[in-house]
Order: sequence, then structure tokens, then C-alpha cells
Amino acid sequence: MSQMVHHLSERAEAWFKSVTVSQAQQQTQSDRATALLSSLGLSLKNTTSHSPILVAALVGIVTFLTYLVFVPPRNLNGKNGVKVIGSWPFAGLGSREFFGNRYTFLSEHMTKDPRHPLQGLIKFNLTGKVVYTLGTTDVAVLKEVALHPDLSFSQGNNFLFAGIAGASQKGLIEGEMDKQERQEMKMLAAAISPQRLNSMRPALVQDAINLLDDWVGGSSGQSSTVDLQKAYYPLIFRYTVRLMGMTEYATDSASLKKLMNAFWATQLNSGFFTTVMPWLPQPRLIKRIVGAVTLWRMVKVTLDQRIKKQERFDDFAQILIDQKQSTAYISRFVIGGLMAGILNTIGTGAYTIAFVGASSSLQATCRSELIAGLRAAAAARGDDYDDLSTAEKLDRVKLEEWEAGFPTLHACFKETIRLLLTNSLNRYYPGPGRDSKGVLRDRLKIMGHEIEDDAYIIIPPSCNLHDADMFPEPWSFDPSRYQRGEGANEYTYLGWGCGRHKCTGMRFAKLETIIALSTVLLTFDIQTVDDKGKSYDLKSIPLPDLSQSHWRAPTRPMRLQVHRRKQ
Ligand code: HEM
Repeated sequence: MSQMVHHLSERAEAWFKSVTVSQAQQQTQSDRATALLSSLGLSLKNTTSHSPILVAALVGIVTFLTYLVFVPPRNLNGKNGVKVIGSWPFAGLGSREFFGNRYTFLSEHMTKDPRHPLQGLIKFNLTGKVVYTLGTTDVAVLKEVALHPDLSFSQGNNFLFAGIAGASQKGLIEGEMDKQERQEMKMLAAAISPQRLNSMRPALVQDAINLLDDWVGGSSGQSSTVDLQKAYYPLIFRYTVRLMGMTEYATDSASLKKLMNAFWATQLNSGFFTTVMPWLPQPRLIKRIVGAVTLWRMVKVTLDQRIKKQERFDDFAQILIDQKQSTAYISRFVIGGLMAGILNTIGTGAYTIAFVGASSSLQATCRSELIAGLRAAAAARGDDYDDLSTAEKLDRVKLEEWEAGFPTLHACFKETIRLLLTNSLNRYYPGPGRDSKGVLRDRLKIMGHEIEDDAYIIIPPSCNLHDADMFPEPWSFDPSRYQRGEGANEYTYLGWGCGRHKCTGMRFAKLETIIALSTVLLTFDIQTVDDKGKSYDLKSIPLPDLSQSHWRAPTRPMRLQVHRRKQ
């Protein structure tokens, strides 16, 4: 995501299907059409030879499209006591704002109290599928949904992220759905193992140093003003390409840029119509398809060449090649990993730097904590800190030291995620499954309401992250709140998800963000300003549009002034 995210190769595969032809989606909609045509006494068979039949078929198609656009699904009703959000006049298409303007859409239809946004349970239509949105800070309710064995993460994302409606999976035996989902996650866990993260540290530090030099026009450059979204995102893209294992791109800026442009063409051209009607010709879809095909071809061709030339690199793709996985499989895995790894990390990392740059006292605290921590780590290794280069100061710090130390830096990142994370946890409910003994489980109930088969359920983490009872003064950036015990566990701080699908990439996301922030703080004095150079403070700094979960552009111009520090 990110959103997202994040069932890797399945999700990438699903997404690729969605930008070409979504057969499952067509299935759902053609089922509705077939039912409708047969109710009119029409059949699409034999329409080519007889013109009356052709006319009837055309009438049928027009009727179908009318039905699709104007008629809501039958199960969109309030029988189970859940508030229904209609979408008149396009009741058949459903709530398009869910994709274009999600935060505002949910805020308008859930609680109106700004101290407790997004609380409650509502249901609405998305092209014939019923979607429930659950917002709660009640740990018991969250736990029940987050740990429920019948809810599918991959099917939820297939539709709500990639646009492919789930085939009904009624009758699954306990663990079956989870087993399918877990298989790919194991691969990702290997890509993000502590050994790999530890071995990546020098490259992460060097990438950050090179990027910061570029910001000021080279290693002797002194100062500059940068647009963080444009200047910082390429670093995270490069990091994630390194993680997912394409050294060829991570080490070549020109081809990395091409890969990045193709990636953004797929992400920035997604919306309601491209996601839930990927068969409808539309300009953004064409851009998306071109991006997807370019991305796919670049990764696959590079892998094919690596194998053909018998080249070897120390990266994760190599591990998969050595396991004799197909290049199509590895490509899906790499691309799925890019999506999962980039979308949430770019904006939150860039904004962490922006928040620190908006407060001179916070910046001073972060920097002195950083230098004290680096000195202590150097002393523990027997290094003389003052003799080390910037790269050595940073890349000799072990993963465990980065994770256990630097509490203010970590708290700043945590607090940024709390403010910015506005995408949702997506699930699909096929209906009750069976336990390991074959016994049918009870129907899923949420807050006492029975959920029907073939429904989607989402939880927006902001229902908890922006709630004033959970996080007093929720719109203030206050990293010290965690010392006071706020958001102490996964159900009281939903930033990394909770239950069965808690973020697999969390350690990597923290490591890369803290390394990038530390490199900035060692290299530059920073100040967050507007486009006229006027300083922002923590109260005036503009947040991004919370309905925008991809690029996260600030709602007013925001820049970072950087001045090289004397070493
Ligand atoms: C600031 C950065 C990040 C944030 C805030 C974040 C947040 C989340 C959240 C909220 C979930 C739960 C989704 C759900 O339950 O539906 C999740 C799951 C996931 N995330 Fe992240 N994520 C971040 C970075 C990453 C990175 C860097 C990777 C990989 C390189 C990654 C990979 C995944 C995967 C694979 C899952 C699904 C886990 C599963 O199904 O068991 N994430 N993430």
C-alpha cells in the first residue's frame, strides 16, 4: 500500500490480471447480466446469425449496463441492523469515493465526532459487492476480527486493492486459507531475515550518503532546498529494490529511474474505475497498463539475462534463482515486494524528517541522542568515534543496536505513522469455514451483527490512531506520548496492523527509516519551510491529504532546507 498490502506474489499476480482483463470481476458482473437476461427471456448464445436476436442482445447489454450502474446488490440491506450507505443515483456502481476520497468518505458516514473519527460499522456497495467498514478502539472486537480464521487477507486485497472479486471459498477447512497466504509470507520473511538486514546496512548507509550529496550538488556542496517527496522517495525505492533483490537496478541509477517511473505509472493512475472496472477502456488505465507491462518486462528480462549469462549477485533474487523458481514467479515476488515495501514507507519516512526539521529543540534532542548512541556503539566495538568517517560511524552499528537504541528517533517515526497511515486492513468473508475436525464454525458476528457470505470487511487503522481517547490531542505531533504508555501494543496502536497479518516488513521499514534520518542528522542542519522559505513549526506544518495514500503530497507547499554540518 499499502496501502497496499500486501499478499506478495498473489497480490502482484492479481493486480497484473486486474490491469489486463479481470476475469473474476467479469464473472461477477456477467453473472448479474446472465441472470438479468434470462429473466428477460434472452440468451447471449446464437446472437450472431439472427438480427432480432442481435437486437435483443444489444437491448440486453444496455439493460445490463443500466443494471450495473443503477441497481444495488440484493444483499445491500439493513436486515442485520448495520447502517447502509447508499450511492444514489449510481447505486449499482456503489461508493466511488471509497477509492478517490476514502478518509473523507468514511468520516462523513461513520461518527461525526472529530474526537472519535471513524467509529462504528457501516456497509456499502462496490460494483455489486458488499463492503463493511469497521471502526473501533474496542480491543476485544478488533481481536475477534484480526484473528478470525475465516477471513482472507489475500482475497480482501485482491478486490479492494487490485479489483478482482473473490471466488467464493465456502467450506474451507481450518488453516487452509491461511496456509495459502502464509506460503508467500515465508518467502518474504526470508528476504527480510535479520542476517539479510545486517548484511544490507553498509549499502543502505552509502545509498543515503550518495543521495544527500546529490541534494546539495555533490560531496562539497553546502546547502540546498529540496522537495522531500521528490528528493527522498527515490532512496526508499532503491532500498526496496535492494531488499527484494534486483542488484542490477539498485546499482544503476538510470535503469532504477526507469523502473521507478514504471512503478509510479501503475500506482498514480489507480482509482475507482481502474480498480473495480479494469475492463472499461480509459486513459488512466492505459497509462497503468503501460507502466505494469514495462515494470514486468524490465524485471523479467533482467532475471532472464542474469540466468543466461550465469551472472551471480548477492541478493534475494539470487536465492530464488538458486531455488530454481521460475523467472515469472520471481518477477511477481519482486514486484509484489516493491508495492508492499514502498507505499507506506516513503511518505512516513519523508514526513519523519519534515517533523524533526520543524522543531529545533526536537532536532537537537534527536541529534544528541544519535551521536551519543553512535559513540557508545563505537566504544563497545573498540573504535575511536572521532576517527571514523560518516559512513563508518553509521554502517558499523548493528541491526540490534539500531533497534534497541535511539528511542526518540523511533518515537518520531512511530508518531508520523500514527498521523499519516490512512489506508485500511482489507479482508474477505466467504462464509463460515470448518475447523480441523470438519465442524462448521459459527457465522462471523461483528458487534453483534451477523455478516453474510461473500462480503468484504475493512478496518481503517485511523479509527484507533486518530482517536482522542487512545491518543489525547490526536492531531498534535508528540513523540513523547509513547513514554506515557500510549499505544503500547498492537491492538492499541494499529500502525503495523494486528493479529494474523501484522506487518512482515516492520523491521526493514524501521531500519531504513532510522538509517536515512540518522544520515540526514549527521550530515545536515535541517529546517522545514514553505515555498517562500518561511519556517514551519510542529503546529503549522501541513499534513498530506489523508485520502491520498500513495504520494502523500502536503496540502500546502513544504520544502526542506539543508545546510552541511561541520564534521
Ligand atoms: C512505514 C512503513 C510500513 C507501514 C506503516 C506498514 C503497515 C502495514 C500494515 C498496517 C499492515 C497490515 C495489513 C493488513 O492487516 O491488512 C501491513 C502488512 C504487511 N506489510 Fe507492511 N507496512 C510498512 C512497511 C512495509 C515494508 C517495508 C514491507 C516489505 C518490504 C511490508 C510488507 C508487509 C506485508 C508483506 C504485510 C502482510 C503481512 C501478512 O499478511 O502477514 N510493509 N503493513
